[in-house]
Amino acid sequence: MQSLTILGSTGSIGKATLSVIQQHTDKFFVYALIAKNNVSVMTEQCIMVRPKFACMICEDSAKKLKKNLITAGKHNIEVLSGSINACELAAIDDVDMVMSAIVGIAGLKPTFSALRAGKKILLANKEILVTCGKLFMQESRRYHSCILPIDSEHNAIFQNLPVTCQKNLGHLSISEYGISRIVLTASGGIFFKIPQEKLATITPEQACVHPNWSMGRKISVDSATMMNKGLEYIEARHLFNAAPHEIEILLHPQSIVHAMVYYKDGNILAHLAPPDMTIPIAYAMAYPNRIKLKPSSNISVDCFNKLSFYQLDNQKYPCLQLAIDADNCSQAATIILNAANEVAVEAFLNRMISFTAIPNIIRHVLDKINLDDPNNIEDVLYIDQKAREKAISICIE
Ligand SMILES: NC(=O)C1=CN([C@@H]2O[C@H](COP(=O)(O)OP(=O)(O)OC[C@H]3O[C@@H](n4cnc5c(N)ncnc54)[C@H](OP(=O)(O)O)[C@@H]3O)[C@@H](O)[C@H]2O)C=CC1
Ligand SMILES: CC(=O)[C@@H](O)[C@H](O)COP(=O)(O)O
Ligand SMILES: [Mn+2]
Repeated sequence: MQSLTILGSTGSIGKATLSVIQQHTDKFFVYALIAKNNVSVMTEQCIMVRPKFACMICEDSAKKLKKNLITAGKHNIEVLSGSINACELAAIDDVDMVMSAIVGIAGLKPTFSALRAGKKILLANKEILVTCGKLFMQESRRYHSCILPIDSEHNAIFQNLPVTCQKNLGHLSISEYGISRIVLTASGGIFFKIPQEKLATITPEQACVHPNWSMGRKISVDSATMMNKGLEYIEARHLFNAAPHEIEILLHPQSIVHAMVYYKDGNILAHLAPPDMTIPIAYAMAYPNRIKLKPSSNISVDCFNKLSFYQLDNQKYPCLQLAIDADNCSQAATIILNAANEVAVEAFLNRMISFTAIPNIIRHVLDKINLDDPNNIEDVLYIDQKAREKAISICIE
């Protein structure tokens, strides 16, 4: 039996992880669930999977949860609060695997805590690699922690890598293992369907509906602006130790082919699966074995016939280009990009700014803040804070 801590259990990835666990209770069990303040979902999850610990970042939410669990007769689930406890539950000896599915840079500290305890990390959170990919990959080697990518495209690439590259993720040259390039597919988000001139009036409700995936609000907006693909480009650079010329992005509106790996001998290994996150999650949890999953949907022959691919014009997608430029510039720039994006997306979701203001705010913050690259997590959080302050001041102007 393998035990898990789920960071961000009440979110989209957290729920998908619990669904995989529920299908394999003979193989996996939940040790700890962690979320911020969604007491009702956390209460349901605690009743369903009976973890040893449940931790809410917000203290008031923890009190409410405790009350709910006592009412439900679940006296033996220990309820904790705060981020220090979350970090401890990610590193505790009794835990084998940690699902990193807190959204945004808030996931950084507990995930590093798990990494430094040498856990198997199921890495859904992409903002960690965007803000401190180099540090994260260095520490994974130092603490012998195994990283399994959960992001669908990166999980797909991982599945098509030579085993030696999988076992030394991010530390070998993919070129020396016969790979010429890796291809990330992009659905195209809202840009694909809505004419440029209508983008300014897009509402949060429209932006949060993804054509193929059901996801949390922040990543749904990122996908609509194509910042998601920019973050995924940076994520791939670190995870696979890939040079800029070794990564290509291809538009593929159906989200069935998640990635392709081009080998120098002419072989191209593509990965296909229905757009359902339980699939990469189950793969990563069972790795190097494979487990059975209830099919969410099938890919029909008709569906195969309708797969389409288009070259991408980066200039058309300002957020994607900003991410690539920031990555070319420095690690500090990618921290600033990420912080400004998190603030701008939140402001858009709260109807404070328009959809098309998002890239302008990020560009402005990148232009105004110039800081040295970080040497440690504290530096990363300092740069993040400075960029956040600037972005907030622009959003409330
Ligand atoms: N959804 C998807 O299909 C995919 C997601 N990812 C990545 O996975 C991560 C999670 O995404 P998703 O599940 O969609 O996000 P959701 O918004 O659905 O869930 C976010 C989770 O994080 C928790 N959380 C938010 N802020 C904090 C905080 N400060 N401290 C602790 N917990 C916090 C939330 O708790 P609460 O509910 O209590 O607020 C919730 O459990 C993101 O980084 C995303 O980019 C990657 C690929 C696909
Ligand atoms: C499920 C997943 O991995 C998302 O990151 C997805 O990739 C979003 O798709 P697009 O960003 O291509 O719209
Ligand atoms: Mn993805």
